[in-house]
Amino acid sequence: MSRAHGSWRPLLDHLRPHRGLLALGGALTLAGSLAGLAMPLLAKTAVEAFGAQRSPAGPLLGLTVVVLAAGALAGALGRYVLERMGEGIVYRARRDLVDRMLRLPVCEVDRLKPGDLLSRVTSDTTLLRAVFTDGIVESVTAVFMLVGAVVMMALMDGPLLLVTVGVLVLVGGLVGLVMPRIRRASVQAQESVGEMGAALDRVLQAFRTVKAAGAEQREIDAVAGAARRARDRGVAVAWWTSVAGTASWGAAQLTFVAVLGVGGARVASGALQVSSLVAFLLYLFYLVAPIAQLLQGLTRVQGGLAALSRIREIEDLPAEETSPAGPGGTDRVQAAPVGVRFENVAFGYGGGRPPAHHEVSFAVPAGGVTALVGPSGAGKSTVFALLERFYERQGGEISVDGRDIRQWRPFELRAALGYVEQDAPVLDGTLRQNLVLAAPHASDEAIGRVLRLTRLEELVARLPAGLDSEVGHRGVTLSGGERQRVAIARALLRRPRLLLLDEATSQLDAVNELLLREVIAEVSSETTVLVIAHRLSTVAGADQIVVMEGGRVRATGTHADLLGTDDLYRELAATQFLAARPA
Ligand SMILES: Nc1ncnc2c1ncn2[C@@H]1O[C@H](COP(=O)(O)OP(=O)(O)OP(=O)(O)O)[C@@H](O)[C@H]1O
Repeated sequence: MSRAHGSWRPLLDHLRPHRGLLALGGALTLAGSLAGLAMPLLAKTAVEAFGAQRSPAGPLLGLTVVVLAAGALAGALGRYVLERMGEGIVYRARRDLVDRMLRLPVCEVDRLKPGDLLSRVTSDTTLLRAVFTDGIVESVTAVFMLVGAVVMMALMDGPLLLVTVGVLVLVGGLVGLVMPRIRRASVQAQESVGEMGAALDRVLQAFRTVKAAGAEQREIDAVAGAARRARDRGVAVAWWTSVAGTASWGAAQLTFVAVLGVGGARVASGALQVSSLVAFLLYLFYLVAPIAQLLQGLTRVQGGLAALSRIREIEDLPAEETSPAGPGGTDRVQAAPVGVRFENVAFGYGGGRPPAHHEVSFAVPAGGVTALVGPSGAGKSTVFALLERFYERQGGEISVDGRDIRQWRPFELRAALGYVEQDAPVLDGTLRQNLVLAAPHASDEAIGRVLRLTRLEELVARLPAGLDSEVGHRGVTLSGGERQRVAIARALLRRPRLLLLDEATSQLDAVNELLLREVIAEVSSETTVLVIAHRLSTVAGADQIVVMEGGRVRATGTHADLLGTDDLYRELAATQFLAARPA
């Protein structure tokens, strides 16, 4: 689980930028609470006055009212300042967490579940606020109240104080025992909330499939199971909190009885005045509230520390260097196409899986179209993942434009490459927002050019609001072929020196297939195209074909060469590729 257990340092890190507000809010809250301590003093004076058969002095009453009113005002202001600080802490934690998440390397994010990540940004950061507003401040105020009450009690009567302190020590020991249990249960509760997010995300990502499979009830049960675990851990927190609360309340009542007994005897023997005993008992009552407040504050801190440990797990992951000035403009002059070379590249995804690449060697010349073909699982997409440096090769050499890939800074490398994934993700938003994702400052001419290149002009003309039409979540309003061409247009807008195109495996209709072939042919005149080809029509037009199987390169050549020399290729060609058998 987490290394933050028992460590307060991360909390202090979050607090540091807000220490001015914390000091102000803390001081105001404290002033508000301490003003309450004036009440028993007033009671003492009043009882003494009654004893002397006179009424308490008016000025004293007036002063007490003023002190209490000022205290109430200070308390309210303090609360506001602290809540404000809490919001500031949550904002900063969320911003930093999102910043870190988006800079994580792909290999890290592949391990994590999006729903769980989401719950860390939303739910865990919210718990963090409670640590500072209710947790730390309430605890510190409670400690001051406790100390204040104890000092006042010491002034009243030493022996009675001893009785009280004895009980306080007992309560302290008990709280010390219970807190780690509350922390553990809080961590588990937050983990379950994360699991719930992950389970829900799983369903929402494949909503149609879940519906079509009639699997709604099973998925509901899975999400509800995680919710149930969160509830159970929450109940455990409530149990331990109420154990501590009840025990400390009982201890306070016991002390009250003991003080009444011992104090009564001391009053009878003349060692103590009745007024002092009354004030002492009132202070004793004052102790109950801060003890409960301290308990609640410490419980909040436990929950916050649990949340913080989950936030730190992400913050501790390595971050990638991203482009300092964001994605570059796109009206930049087209840089020359680049070539790529793989030499004896070895790579495995780890986790006990067999290597995905064994001594993979091939060269892609600058310009033109090179097609990667091979059965499913042959390692074709892995070539792209290594070229984009989503993962690092483990052996051999990869060079881009004659330079070792490790000498390229990742953002520099990615700026030179255009990457179109197989399922051509289209993001929620307008068509224009999707196109300019990698090139936010693209001019209308540049957008028009890629629309023409990718044969999307007709689509744009058909859409109700043209480029500013919403494409829906994951681009549901577009067809598969349109999504693919939007993804290609997006990649081209950045004027890549090498276009990595993972062709859709889904069947495209004849028109879309023809369009795609035309697009690839035209694009290859201005950049290198490396395409993972799943259809014969794409392969037939390629300048070079690399045949992969089982993580190795089997053969390289043109369509005509390979038909004559490679059995696997001939077999793939005979089945038009789409029905390729697994590796
Ligand atoms: N992120 C990943 N984590 C673990 N293993 C992976 C990952 N991606 C791919 N693999 C495994 O690596 C091997 C090569 O996969 P790769 O995606 O490169 O094949 P492919 O030739 O592109 O297949 P397809 O044509 O079906 O997309 C496969 O055995 C696959 O299961």
